Amino acid sequence: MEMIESPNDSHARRTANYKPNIWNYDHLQSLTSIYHEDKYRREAETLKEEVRGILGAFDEEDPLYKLELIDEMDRLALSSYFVEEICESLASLKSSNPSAGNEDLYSTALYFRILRQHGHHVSPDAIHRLMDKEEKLVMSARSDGKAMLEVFEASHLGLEDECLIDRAKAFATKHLRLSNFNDDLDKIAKCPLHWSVNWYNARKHIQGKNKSTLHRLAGLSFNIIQVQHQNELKEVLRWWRNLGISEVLTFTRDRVVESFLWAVGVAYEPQYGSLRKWLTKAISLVLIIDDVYDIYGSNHELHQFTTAVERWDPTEIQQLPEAIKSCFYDTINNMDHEIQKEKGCDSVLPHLKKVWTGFCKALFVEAKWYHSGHSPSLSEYLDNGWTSSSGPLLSLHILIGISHDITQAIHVFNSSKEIIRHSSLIIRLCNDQGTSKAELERGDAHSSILCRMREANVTEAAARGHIKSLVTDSWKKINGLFISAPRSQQPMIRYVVNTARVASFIYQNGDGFGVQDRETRDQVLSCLIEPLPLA
Ligand SMILES: CC(C)=CCC/C(C)=C/COP(=O)(O)OP(=O)(O)O
Ligand SMILES: [Mg+2]
Repeated sequence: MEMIESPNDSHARRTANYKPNIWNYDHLQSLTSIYHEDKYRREAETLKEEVRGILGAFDEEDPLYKLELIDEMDRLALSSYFVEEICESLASLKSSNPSAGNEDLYSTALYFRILRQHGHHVSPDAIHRLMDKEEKLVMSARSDGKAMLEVFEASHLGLEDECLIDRAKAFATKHLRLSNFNDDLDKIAKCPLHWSVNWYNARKHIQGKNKSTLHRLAGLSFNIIQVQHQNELKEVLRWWRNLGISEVLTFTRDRVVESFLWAVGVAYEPQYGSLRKWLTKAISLVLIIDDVYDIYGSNHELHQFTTAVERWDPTEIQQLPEAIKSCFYDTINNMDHEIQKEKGCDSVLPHLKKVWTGFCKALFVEAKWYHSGHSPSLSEYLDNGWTSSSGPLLSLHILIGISHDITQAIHVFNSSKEIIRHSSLIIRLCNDQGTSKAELERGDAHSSILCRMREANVTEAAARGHIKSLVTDSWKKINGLFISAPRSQQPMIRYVVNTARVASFIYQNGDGFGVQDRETRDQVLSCLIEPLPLA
């Protein structure tokens, strides 16, 4: 850990040595795309009507076709155009229950996954029955790889009291290895569909396939929405530059493009532009404040800052740089004004204050542990770590951003505490999986991996295995909570859970935020910058 002397006080400041931002903001401001032209929109509208027709046909006679179509729409990031049609199709599929008596493992697993993904409770019994049957078949016969992959995907929709995930995982793994599907297995084991962000994967899924109506629509939709995202990115970049924070606060990260990518992963749909803008600003602040607590501030300064946030009074802060105070309070106050104006509601500041206070208090607990040399147990660490993940704070911004009615947003926020806690836990655990190596080297505050290593006296690899199992446990809880949530709230809750999906993606290969120039860079390019080549 490198130390730098602060000119104004005796506290030796630390630095994380983050690399400078890699994006050329002038270049990003100058991005243009032909897909802003009206003719593409008109073509997309015509194609949507055609697809609506396809979705309306093939009713009960061919449930498998319909399931595959809906699955394809999800993967192509098209389902948001056909919400009502998909909802009706799934309700009628459920009432006709094509799983009963079905002897095909692939379609049974697909039915189970699609219905559960869309919030319906369906039993896993049919999958178990067919797995039993399959196990009895002579093993020399090659297994059906397609069915095994689907069983594997479906298993991620399992609930807490079901042994589906563990059993199906073992079953599919064994059969896929036998069938030389190792590469596919490694890929989906890392990021199964249910844990993935549709928008991040849509491009790859569309590429090379734009022959059918569906794929042509997906390609056009991707490029048209990308133009809108680019315009929003330009706006948040202007805000960020005017804030001028990265020139003044050199200890922190300049990661506004990645923050925007995070917001796009949570909600890509055109109607959620304000959500993306507010969420990007919130994430940018989260990163600055996190660095203030983790590496920059002294214990005394952090105590002052935490109190000042709780009382919402910047004059309480005497020592930290002016820029921290002004960017923090100004950004949040301005956001409150924008929310009031756009949603026609009263100030949401009391709610924003509450989540920011909770976040800062949790960061302060971690800083105190660090400064006092205290080693928390894993459960002590996680009881605090889900809040320090910023998950509750992000969830509030998301719910405010997608709701027309703020009272409803606050109601869902308060009634979804458990699902928010588990999504936040996943963010914390994924962040620790991705960043603990650098943090261990820097001698930073604790991570869940370090806590587990200490507590169970195990190797880093064993601790990582345990943390992975905690991620799976939280997903099982989320699956159960989502299915039992009121149907009217499920669409909103889905966006909250998307935070866990984005975290899985961002941290799957290391610190996707601190380190910009690897997978995250590729994702920024493919999602935000380069249009998809269309024939
Ligand atoms: C970008 C978002 C919203 C990420 C959520 C987790 C988080 C607070 C990361 C801050 O970076 P870090 O890697 O320094 O995390 P920490 O210090 O909390 O381990
Ligand atoms: Mg940190």
